[in-house]
Amino acid sequence: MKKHIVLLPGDGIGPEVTQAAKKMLEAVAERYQHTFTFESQEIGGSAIDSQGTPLPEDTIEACKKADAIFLGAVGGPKWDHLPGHMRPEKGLLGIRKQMELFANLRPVKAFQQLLHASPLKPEVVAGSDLLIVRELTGGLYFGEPSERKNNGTQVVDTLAYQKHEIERIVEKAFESARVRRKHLTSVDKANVLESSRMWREIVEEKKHDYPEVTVEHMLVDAAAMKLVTNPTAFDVIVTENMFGDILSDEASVLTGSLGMLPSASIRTDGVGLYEPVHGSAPDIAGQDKANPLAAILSVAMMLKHSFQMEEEAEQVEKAVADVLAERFHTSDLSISNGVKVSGSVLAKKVVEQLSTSDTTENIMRCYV
Ligand SMILES: NC(=O)c1ccc[n+]([C@@H]2O[C@H](COP(=O)([O-])OP(=O)(O)OC[C@H]3O[C@@H](n4cnc5c(N)ncnc54)[C@H](O)[C@@H]3O)[C@@H](O)[C@H]2O)c1
Ligand SMILES: CC(C)[C@H](C(=O)O)[C@@H](O)C(=O)O
Repeated sequence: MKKHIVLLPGDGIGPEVTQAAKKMLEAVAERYQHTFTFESQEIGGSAIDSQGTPLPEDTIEACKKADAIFLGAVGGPKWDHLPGHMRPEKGLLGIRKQMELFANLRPVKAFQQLLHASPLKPEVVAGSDLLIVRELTGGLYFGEPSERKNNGTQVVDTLAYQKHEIERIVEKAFESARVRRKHLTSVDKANVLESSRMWREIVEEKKHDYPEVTVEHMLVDAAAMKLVTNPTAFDVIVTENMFGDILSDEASVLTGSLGMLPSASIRTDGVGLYEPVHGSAPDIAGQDKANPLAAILSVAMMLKHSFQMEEEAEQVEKAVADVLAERFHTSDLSISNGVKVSGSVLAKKVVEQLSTSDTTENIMRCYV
């Protein structure tokens, strides 16, 4: 199969993890006789530095023509003084919006090998396997007005949703729940926010189309608590943009590190942008310490969701599990008697594992 992939390395550790993702895609292409072509484009702070904008037109055009997009990370202290519309993060928000990538899938699975890497008790983490379906192109991050007023004495951000925007993400979440363990938790703040009350009504309407899925509503504050005290109670979580942003970083604790969490930002036709959940990690950028596994697992999501390459995706996940089973890890993960290596060495080991592994082994043993 021929596929054209646009790479958006971005800032901080973004280029380091994008390099790992590219090497994995090249290894998949070689092993399975696909032809993947690559094109790099600028986004975020690096684009501000070279082109004066966080989202250049060339980047948008290239992304619109691509079969899939991979993004490393954007942002960093160098650009923190810039006004809101000029910040690196605007580049990421902008490309998600331009491409209408309204559904952000964030799977949170605890690898067996990392049960003790989480600061939570192993018996709490064991069996965690949930999917956060985050609305990605509406809500507070896009609402207008968003400004300071009255000589800087007042500030306003706007949380706005069109009904169809809530309907499509809720449908996506039901579809996901239907092929998983058939339980959907809709997370909101309906005791306070009008937008949440409308969200809840739409979930109640839609549930009649999915009678096999059980539905519960949970307030976001309670959900934050339950995620770390009883994570196995969740299957699919659907929630609005900002709640999903915050809850997914929290949920990464179950996996041992934020550097383990992949994501897919997609729309209904399968076009997608694949991005690790973590940011540009300025504290470790340029030191070859970045955990590449979130990026590599995001490649697995690209293979599955945009290219329908199920076997290839499973083998990438298996290669990650096998390398963790050999106790190799980066410094963000703590594994007893582990072998701490740099980000590039860990990526190389996973790529080699993919290239040489026995594809007939059952991959379901990978996860807790
Ligand atoms: N998708 C994105 O591009 C994205 C996501 C989140 C934050 N950001 C941006 O990143 C910048 C830094 O934000 P932050 O520090 O709050 O969040 P962050 O995710 O960059 O880092 C949080 C902590 O996790 C660690 N970490 C993150 N990824 C890691 C990895 N792969 N391996 C090992 N450790 C890892 C970091 O070292 C840091 O201690 C900000 O400018 C923010 O806006 C971008
Ligand atoms: C950098 C920022 C715009 C982004 C978001 O909030 O969506 C990030 O936090 C994420 O989770 O991908």
